[in-house]
Amino acid sequence: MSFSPYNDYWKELRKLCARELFSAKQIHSFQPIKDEEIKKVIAQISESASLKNPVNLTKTFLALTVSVVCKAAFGVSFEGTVLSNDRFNKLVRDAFETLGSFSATDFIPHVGWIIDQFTGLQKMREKSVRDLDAFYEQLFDLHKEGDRQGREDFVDMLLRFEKEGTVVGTDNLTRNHIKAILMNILLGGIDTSAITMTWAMAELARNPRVMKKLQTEIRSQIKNKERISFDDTDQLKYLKMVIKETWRLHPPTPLLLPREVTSEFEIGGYTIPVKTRLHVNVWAIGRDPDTWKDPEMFFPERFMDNNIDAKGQNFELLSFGSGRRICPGMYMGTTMVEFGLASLLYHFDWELPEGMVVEDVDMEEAPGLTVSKKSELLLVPVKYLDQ
Ligand code: HEM
Repeated sequence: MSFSPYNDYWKELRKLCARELFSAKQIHSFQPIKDEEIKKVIAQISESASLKNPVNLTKTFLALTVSVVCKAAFGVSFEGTVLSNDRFNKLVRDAFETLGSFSATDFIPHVGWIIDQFTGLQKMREKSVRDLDAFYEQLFDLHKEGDRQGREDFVDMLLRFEKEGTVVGTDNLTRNHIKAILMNILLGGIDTSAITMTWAMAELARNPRVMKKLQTEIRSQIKNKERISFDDTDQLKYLKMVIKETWRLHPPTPLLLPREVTSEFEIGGYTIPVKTRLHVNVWAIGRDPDTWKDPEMFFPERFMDNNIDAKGQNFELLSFGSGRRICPGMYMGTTMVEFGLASLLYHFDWELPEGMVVEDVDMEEAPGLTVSKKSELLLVPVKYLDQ
């Protein structure tokens, strides 16, 4: 994937987004959106439970994160518009497939573009960018002055900055910059949380002991409360371990974002020249037997007696990356995943579809910039009656 240099302009933009979208205060203010969206999800799952029908959790988690991120970040709901959830999901999927796939242009100077033309990648990318552009334009139309009431959302704010000629770093904020910011949020924010929740549920389905222990923790914390709050999820220590263990084995972005070497250095006897493109293999680090005991085993208790977390300081667990490009949506993503999993595990027990045994849960990965579970996860919900 082509990437832009990380200059002062982007540094300032990151700061702006961190303040206006990713701060703990902002994220807590999105809680009513999450409550509303999870309510709909639970109602849908309850219906499946009463019919003993399996639920497609891959789709459920994606729809949940699409709704929450779009309402929180873009201030719009896509239901009932031309950008209905299904079309929107396809848009994001296509963008990931084409923008995240191997590009000869990036690796073979001067002639790589010919290969990309030949394989059709260039055409697919152009289509993806056109579709995304149409989406942003529609988003701007929905934000036209006077059309909307209520508080200023993130898109309103960016459009206001553009209009006021606000300078970020050294340049004015332009419409193209706004589109780039929205693209980052769209591609960085939606898939990653949904992928984490899907892998977590797949691992729980394969590990009934862990599922039971986790549900006992969640149910004794939530009891009969109508809503699951931040304070509740904050108390769920075992849930946090389950999520870390999921990220260790299934980091949603296994090679992080590419880096470019700015000054020559040596590592393991190799000299790495300037301008080399580097990928950090977080997936391999998470399964390294020199670091982790029984690395292939899903065992959340391994995090019980240590302070390893995924905030970029412990290099054994780099699911959000590290350094200057570390994921700015880390808190938003973590709270989303905690809330989604706690809600579904509180309200329902989960069984394998008839005829399936634990060994049948397919854990094959789909290749891409983000790595999701290849086959969709189907589990049968059973309503938890003690509520
Ligand atoms: C479980 C959830 C998430 C995971 C595992 C995750 C993971 C990552 C990773 C690994 C990177 C690259 C970091 C690096 O190379 O050092 C990244 C970047 C990024 N993430 Fe996340 N992310 C998550 C949620 C979110 C959310 C909710 C948002 C926003 C709504 C978001 C927005 C971004 C953006 C904008 C970048 C690019 C930052 C830059 O270019 O400097 N992420 N994320």
